[in-house]
Amino acid sequence: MTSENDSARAVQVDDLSVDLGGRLVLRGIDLRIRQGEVVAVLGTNGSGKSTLIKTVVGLLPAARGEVRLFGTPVPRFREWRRVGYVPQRITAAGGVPATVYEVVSSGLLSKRRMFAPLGAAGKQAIEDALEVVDMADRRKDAVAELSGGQQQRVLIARALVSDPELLILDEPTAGVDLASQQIFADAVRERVTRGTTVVMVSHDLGPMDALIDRSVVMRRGRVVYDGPPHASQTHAHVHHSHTDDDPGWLTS
Ligand SMILES: Nc1ncnc2c1ncn2[C@@H]1O[C@H](COP(=O)(O)OP(=O)(O)OP(=O)(O)O)[C@@H](O)[C@H]1O
Repeated sequence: MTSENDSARAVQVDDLSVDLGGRLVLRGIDLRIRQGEVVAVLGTNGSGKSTLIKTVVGLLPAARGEVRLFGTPVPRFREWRRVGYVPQRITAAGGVPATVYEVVSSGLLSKRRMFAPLGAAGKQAIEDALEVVDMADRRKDAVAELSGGQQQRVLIARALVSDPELLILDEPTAGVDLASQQIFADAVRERVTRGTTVVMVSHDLGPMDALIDRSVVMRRGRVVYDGPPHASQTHAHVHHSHTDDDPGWLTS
């Protein structure tokens, strides 16, 4: 199965199905994302975008099929510092009295080395990431005391701090004001020019739109379009009229 090209692919999803609560939420997804690509994952509410993203970062198990990151199956993948992930919401910090600084610094800690001391380079990286999202003056504040958009900016800083090769973003700028979206888009653009791969779920790409070079449109747990971004909406609509095999769940 393994070829010499596998590690050149940042993300490889083969025949992936995911079962949540007895319901097949993803069905037979195939997706290959080369290093350096900037991919938007689009689709209606409930189409499976977050489920796909969570499975790619190892938060949900596959019922069938496989996900590989940089050629390694996710259950065996250990190089999490190569991956920056911004979840849809800050649920990870719920009830935990973490400060802005602590949450951002957690982006530098691999899952295996939670208590490794930070060096000067790490501290500088945290300062830089805080500056990018304009939260440096709030570093000592509890994340729970921030507004939703401010919390999202902290999560963005956490994902950027390790300067990952692969950024996986689930509606990263939902609730974030336009000026901050622009700052974030600029930060991502700068990384893309250095070869960073980006996979981003979004309903409203905003300033990120210009960065996208490929769209993947999901509908009812399947990929219904994968190609150039500007044709994606039309194509998804056309394809929808042919999804007669859908069992009917999720029909609004
Ligand atoms: N824990 C769960 N148990 C059962 N079903 C779930 C669970 N989490 C999500 N689902 C279902 O899986 C489907 C896909 O959800 P998902 O969050 O992946 O959609 P999405 O495309 O990200 O939607 P949105 O645009 O609203 O964020 C939905 O029908 C949802 O109800």
